[in-house]
Amino acid sequence: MQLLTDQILTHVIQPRPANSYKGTFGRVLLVGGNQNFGGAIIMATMAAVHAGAGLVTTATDAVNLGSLHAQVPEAMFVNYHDKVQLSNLTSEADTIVIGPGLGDDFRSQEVLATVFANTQPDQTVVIDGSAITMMAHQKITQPAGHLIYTPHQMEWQRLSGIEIADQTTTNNLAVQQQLKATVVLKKHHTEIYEPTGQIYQLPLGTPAQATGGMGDTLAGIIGGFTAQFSDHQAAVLAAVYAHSAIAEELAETRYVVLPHQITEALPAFMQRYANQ
Ligand SMILES: NC(=O)C1=CN([C@@H]2O[C@H](COP(=O)(O)OP(=O)(O)OC[C@H]3O[C@@H](n4cnc5c(N)ncnc54)[C@H](OP(=O)(O)O)[C@@H]3O)[C@@H](O)[C@H]2O)[C@@H](O)CC1
Ligand SMILES: Nc1ncnc2c1ncn2[C@@H]1O[C@H](COP(=O)(O)OP(=O)(O)O)[C@@H](O)[C@H]1O
Ligand SMILES: [Mg+2]
Repeated sequence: MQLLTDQILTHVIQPRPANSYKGTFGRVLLVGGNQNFGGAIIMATMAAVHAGAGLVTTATDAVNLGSLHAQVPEAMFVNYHDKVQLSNLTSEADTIVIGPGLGDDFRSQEVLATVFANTQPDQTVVIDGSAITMMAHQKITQPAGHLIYTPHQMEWQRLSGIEIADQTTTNNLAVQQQLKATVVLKKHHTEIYEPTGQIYQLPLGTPAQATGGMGDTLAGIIGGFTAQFSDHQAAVLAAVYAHSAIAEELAETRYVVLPHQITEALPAFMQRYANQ
């Protein structure tokens, strides 16, 4: 197991080429936010936009449209119950983030099925929150794409069948290798299992982060980083590192760090590493 350092940031975050446009930095589609959990997909969307994704679209319940655009007008919107539009947008994205606040009722299951039927082998698919829970409970087959699961420990228990107390690196690696996916196992000192079998550990993170929406925000940052940086595996590691490094900096003067505060600090934090 290898400890992550801030070298991952200098490796991944580069100055932007002058001759570029929004298409250079990738298209992200975020899918989630039912009638109760709109905040989750809004936080993920804000994170993807601030992380630098070129074009961001949010597929969510129509009830969330006003709040979404009030918080993040840079994002486009689609009603995720419109199967034709959702199918088309899914196949056109570079990175899809599915799960924050999606819920697990039959309508959420329909949305998941539409997205999973349309992902492409060359896309990055970040599977978070409710999407992991539904896959585990409904025994849903994995979609096409480079898959990145971002479970907390209970979501990993549901997906892997490994009880939290038994989530050792050896046990986790065995299941993750069968999934042939990247697994970001979120906890104090998050572990990242790569398809190669390499395991990384984040030496950062603070209990000031223990607040709802913190993982939704990480999913959005991973979405923004994988869409714009060509080394996708390194981009995941850099996203995980940046999320908690910013939280630790904010926690020096704050008892609690809110997810949107990390998001707001992200562009300035990235700029510090872009020219190193
Ligand atoms: N503002 C919004 O819209 C927000 C919307 N959200 C959305 O809600 C959806 C459901 O996600 P979820 O994580 O809240 O619920 P779920 O998957 O049932 O897991 C909780 C269960 O697992 C247990 N548990 C054990 N270990 C744990 C661990 N390390 N970390 C966490 N839990 C742990 C825990 O045990 P307990 O605390 O009860 O002892 C409890 O029994 C999802 O789509 C998410 O995106 C949230 O992001 C909040 C903000
Ligand atoms: N005590 C802690 N130390 C370090 N990181 C934490 C701590 N508590 C929570 N986090 C981080 O906060 C995030 C929580 O993710 P998750 O449970 O999915 O949140 P949500 O679904 O509410 O957005 C993870 O990145 C986790 O590592
Ligand atoms: Mg979560």
